[in-house]
Amino acid sequence: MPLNARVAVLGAGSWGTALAMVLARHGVRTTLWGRDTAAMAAMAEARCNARYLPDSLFPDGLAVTADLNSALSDADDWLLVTPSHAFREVLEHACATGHRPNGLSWATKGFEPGTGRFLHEVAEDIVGRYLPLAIVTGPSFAKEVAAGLPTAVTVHSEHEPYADQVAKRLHGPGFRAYTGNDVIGAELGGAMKNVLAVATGVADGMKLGLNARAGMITRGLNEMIRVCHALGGRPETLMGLAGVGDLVLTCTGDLSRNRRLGLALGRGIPLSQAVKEIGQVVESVQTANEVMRIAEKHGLDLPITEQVSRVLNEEITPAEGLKALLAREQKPEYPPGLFGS
Ligand SMILES: NC(=O)C1=CN([C@@H]2O[C@H](COP(=O)(O)OP(=O)(O)OC[C@H]3O[C@@H](n4cnc5c(N)ncnc54)[C@H](OP(=O)(O)O)[C@@H]3O)[C@@H](O)[C@H]2O)C=CC1
Ligand SMILES: O=C(CO)COP(=O)(O)O
Repeated sequence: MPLNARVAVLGAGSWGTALAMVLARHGVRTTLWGRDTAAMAAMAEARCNARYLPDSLFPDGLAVTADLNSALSDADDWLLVTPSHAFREVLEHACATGHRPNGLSWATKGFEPGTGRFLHEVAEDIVGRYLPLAIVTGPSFAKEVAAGLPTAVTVHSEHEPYADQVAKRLHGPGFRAYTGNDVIGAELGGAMKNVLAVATGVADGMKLGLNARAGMITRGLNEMIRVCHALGGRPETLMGLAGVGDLVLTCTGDLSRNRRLGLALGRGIPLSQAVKEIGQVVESVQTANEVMRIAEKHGLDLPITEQVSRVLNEEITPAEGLKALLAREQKPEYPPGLFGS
């Protein structure tokens, strides 16, 4: 796969648009596909995604279309950036065009809703085991990326040359792309941090203080590491951009939709109203249930994730969730054997 490959970015929300802009800024021939014909025509005309990133103009050379077949017809590489609930559907539609890429990457953060399966497993179901797959993840608010502010992400693939190619295309002035080969750890970090951002947002919304915020982030990281260990990912991946980096960004940055959902819930705003006011994808609403599905399967105790899931399912109030967390028994910080000791 040549570095001067043509890339089709599938999903024209805030993150798909921002990544397409990064690629085009770096001279990669890029086509951004979105499902809304009128919105894509307006983007082509205004050279801007007025709904999701109104302050940033498209670089020259970025093509936009609502025609999936034409987006894929000359694309060597596909980068999927839909919400997780649309991942399977969009990838199936893309494959149904009859076109095939040389590699498939995605920047979606979440699991397949209803099954708790990783997106790399869903991708393998659809495209088979032999196409190189990669995940692009890390601390990266679309608005800042579109504005050209410095950002670092990481690209993980079992096929290391592919991770390298995807990263090299994204890498450029102001946008650093590292590589790794721990797909499970990288996917898990990006998905779980959204749930933990809700927990931290709730704590901040309830004005529990800075100690509570730091405690929530750190104990949340501990939950991530325990799930990663159980699933065969590498805990050190979570010490990097895919874990701590994204966790800190999303738990503390008010650009995060997941954090804003938590803030609203902590202030007593009903879930449906909070989600409506955010008006964009809030992955934690589904991801919390999927992490709990994984926890049950592997016999894991994930108290913060569990309380977030119960709040998001409207079984308990944030105050009840907090009470349950604070009533837990005293214990060692790390369960025996987590880091091999
Ligand atoms: N925004 C960010 O800063 C970052 C987001 N991410 C992840 O990227 C993924 C996408 O999020 P983001 O771009 O922010 O979301 P947005 O809410 O900004 O946009 C979602 C986009 O997905 C489209 N979409 C929804 N359902 C479908 C479908 N069935 N078929 C095709 N397109 C569909 C929407 O189309 P329409 O407008 O027509 O509804 C819209 O263009 C999420 O997993 C998120 O966690 C990761 C890193 C950063
Ligand atoms: O994943 C993100 C930043 O890395 C975006 O977070 P939100 O989906 O919470 O806005």
